[in-house]
Amino acid sequence: MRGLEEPGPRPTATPCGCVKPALETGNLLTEPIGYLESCFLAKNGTPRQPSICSHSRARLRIRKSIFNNPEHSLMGLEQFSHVWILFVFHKNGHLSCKAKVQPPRLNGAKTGVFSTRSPHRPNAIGLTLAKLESVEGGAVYLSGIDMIHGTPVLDIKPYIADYDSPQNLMEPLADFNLQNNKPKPQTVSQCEGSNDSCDQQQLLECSEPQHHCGTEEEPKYPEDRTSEENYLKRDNTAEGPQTLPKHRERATDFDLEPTNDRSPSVTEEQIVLRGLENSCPEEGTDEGPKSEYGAVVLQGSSVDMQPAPPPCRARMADRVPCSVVPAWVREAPAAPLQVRFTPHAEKELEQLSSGGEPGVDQASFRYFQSAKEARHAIESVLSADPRSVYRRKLCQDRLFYFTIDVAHVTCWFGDGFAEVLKIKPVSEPLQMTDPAESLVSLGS
Ligand SMILES: C[S@@+](CC[C@H](N)C(=O)[O-])C[C@H]1O[C@@H](n2cnc3c(N)ncnc32)[C@H](O)[C@@H]1O
Repeated sequence: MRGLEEPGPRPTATPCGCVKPALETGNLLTEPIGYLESCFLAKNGTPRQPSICSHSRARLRIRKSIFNNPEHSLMGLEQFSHVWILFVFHKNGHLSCKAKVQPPRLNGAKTGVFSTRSPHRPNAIGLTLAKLESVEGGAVYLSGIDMIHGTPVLDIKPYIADYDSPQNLMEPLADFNLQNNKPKPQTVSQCEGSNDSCDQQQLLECSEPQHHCGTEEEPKYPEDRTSEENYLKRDNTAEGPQTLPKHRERATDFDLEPTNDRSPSVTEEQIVLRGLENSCPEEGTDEGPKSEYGAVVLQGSSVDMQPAPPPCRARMADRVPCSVVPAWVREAPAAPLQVRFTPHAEKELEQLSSGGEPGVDQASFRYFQSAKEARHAIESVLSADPRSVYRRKLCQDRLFYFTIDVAHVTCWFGDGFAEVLKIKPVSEPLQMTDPAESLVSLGS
């Protein structure tokens, strides 16, 4: 390929040297469809992936400057259980030009930015799969999010397992089995386990193949919807609307797991399919992997190593409806932390949920419905250890602060645990207005 000109039209430059926005060159001038109202006020303490905290909530109102009738643009969306949210990492500080990054899961080791979900990427665009709680007028209500308050949202797309999850691409497998004269594998039900079984797993591992579960996605009942006054507080979350599919696939359900003798210095990626006699056939043979469905874990990955293509990745991708991820994605740098609250913090949380005054039966949370739900969200955030690798290694003894809904949480980390010391109301109420209209900057 070297020596060939890059395809595509040349970007046109303005006299000042800036590149003119133009669809054909891909130089888009984006206009957010809305600004997210999120229970996470700042980056600190915001989950690294949406699956970490299923109780996290947000609302996105489509701006009238995009569509005169925002509700028209959301027509039909209520029939989906999950949506992709494309957004701008607007609090990155600057655009990043680093080709290698250090994702927390690699504990300081580097890998190519495009092999990660790092916020620091050339176009600072994020992609989150969120649960769609409801559509109300020109607004969508989401849960299971990892975006901060004020995040500019560029687009919403429905999550369609049939298109978006390799597990659901049935055709190639059928071909493969025809060629090999093998019976079509059973469609294993992956319906065991609760929604929460996905917590702290990458969403890559958690698709919702409706036909596997025999659960068609159904529109939510209109009566589930809340009024504007009820705002984001909804009584579904873990218990959720009964109409939505609750079950997810997990790689481990497929009896696939990495071996223990993994080392980052492994130079050859191995595909480990436990229980399969011949996980990776010789090149040139017609013998395919005997896996049914599931994710394949590649050992070794490409962390600061010469890229070594897995011996049969292409063939597997062609033939087996599975996804392939390097082992480091699945391996947390540390085990989930135990989370505890001091009696003082427990009391403060109760007070906060009752409007600050003991005995007053009115929740003061904007996003959570009860102290229990807020507590669950705090536990999920802390259990996944939200500290940066730097903080974890060098500032172990420092207090850690984060804000969730209207709670400002102070905690510290010990060996294998996090302890919540204080929970105070946030001093400034969350701005709920469109920053473009109010010219108020949101978030931190
Ligand atoms: C690792 S990114 C993953 C986001 C998305 N799921 C993705 O894969 O593109 C999530 C982290 O981005 C940070 N973040 C969230 N919203 C942000 C924003 N608007 N600007 C900058 N950073 C943000 C938070 O620290 C959060 O923990």
